[in-house]
Amino acid sequence: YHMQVEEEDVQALLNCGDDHNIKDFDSFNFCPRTVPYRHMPCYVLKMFEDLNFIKRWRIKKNVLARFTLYVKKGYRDAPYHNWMHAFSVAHFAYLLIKNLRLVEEEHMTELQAFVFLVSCLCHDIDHRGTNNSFQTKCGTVLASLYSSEGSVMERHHLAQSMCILNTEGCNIFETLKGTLYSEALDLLRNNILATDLASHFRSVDDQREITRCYDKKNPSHRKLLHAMLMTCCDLNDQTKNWKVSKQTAEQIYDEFFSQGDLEKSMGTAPIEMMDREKASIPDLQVQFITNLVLPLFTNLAMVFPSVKSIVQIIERNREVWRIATAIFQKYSEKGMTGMDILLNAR
Ligand SMILES: Cc1nc2ccc(C(=O)N[C@]34C[C@H]5C[C@H](C[C@H](C5)C3)C4)cc2n2c(-c3ccccc3Cl)nnc12
Ligand SMILES: [Mg+2]
Ligand SMILES: [Zn+2]
Repeated sequence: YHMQVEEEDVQALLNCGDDHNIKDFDSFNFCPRTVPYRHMPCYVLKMFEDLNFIKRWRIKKNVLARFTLYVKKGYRDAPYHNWMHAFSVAHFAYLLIKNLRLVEEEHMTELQAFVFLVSCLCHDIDHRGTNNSFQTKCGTVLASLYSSEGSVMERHHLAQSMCILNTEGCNIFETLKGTLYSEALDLLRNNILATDLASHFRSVDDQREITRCYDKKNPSHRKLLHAMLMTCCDLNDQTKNWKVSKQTAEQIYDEFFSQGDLEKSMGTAPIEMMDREKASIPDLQVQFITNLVLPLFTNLAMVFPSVKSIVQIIERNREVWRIATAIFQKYSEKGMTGMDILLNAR
């Protein structure tokens, strides 16, 4: 098994030129999922260019192009955890670095910002559309490899990322000398492992603690903030308009319900969130936004006041899900889903 990227694809990507200049690409209102699928690799290069990473780290463009195509190829065609998700997560990291001025305000070193963007691109490589509990419950190969340390999928995404960095002509960290190289790999590891929501939940109390009186010189504050930023990028769909939020929910529950079906076929009962007979998507969305998304972005807004406008968008989306819940309950006995009615009404 070895995934190949054709050299002519690398050349085509190198010549993708800048005839794509989407307006507002660097605004929080921009939805990366509106970028045409075939142009996404070109926009990855554009983000590295725009953040001046290519010059600063003397990255060879053909290496960055080949790396990007291998990462894209490393993603499977899952309903949600696919290349488009990776691209949208990386785009949000680009927005944070640029709009929150993370390097200028000394929240990140230039190296941490560079690895932050790379980590987002790679953070879900080779995801199979099933979560950590499924790996352990069903004793998959990945569980046998990583379940003793936890974060099974995230350790696999990291291993796949290292494989690509070790592939001929793909090592975008090759120009990092001495300790910078090992520091980059440590950052990549911490960032990808931070995207396990279970570890996010474990550190929520500490996150609330540090964001009350944030000290950007304190290494443990910085490490926690970087972990929060990885989770914010992973949840970036919740910061966009209602249509994106609804489309994302459909993709995620498509994956969750397929996992639930798989678990039922293996004789185990799935949790309610993954059982298509029991789950109410609007209810679960309101809970997810209330218990995870809003607290996270509210804490972030304590450190970056400009994030308050994003918190308002998330709150507005939650209101729409609340209305959907009411309609969903009213019409669900008629076999019509409330969300379709809601969208027709809007
Ligand atoms: C909209 C939306 N809803 C989501 C609802 C639920 C969960 C979820 O994994 N819940 C938990 C709930 C407890 C404690 C842990 C471990 C398990 C048991 C499962 C987490 C994720 C959701 N999610 C994500 C997302 C973010 C990071 C990784 C994977 C995913 Cl899918 N991105 N968007 C969404
Ligand atoms: Mg993940
Ligand atoms: Zn993800």
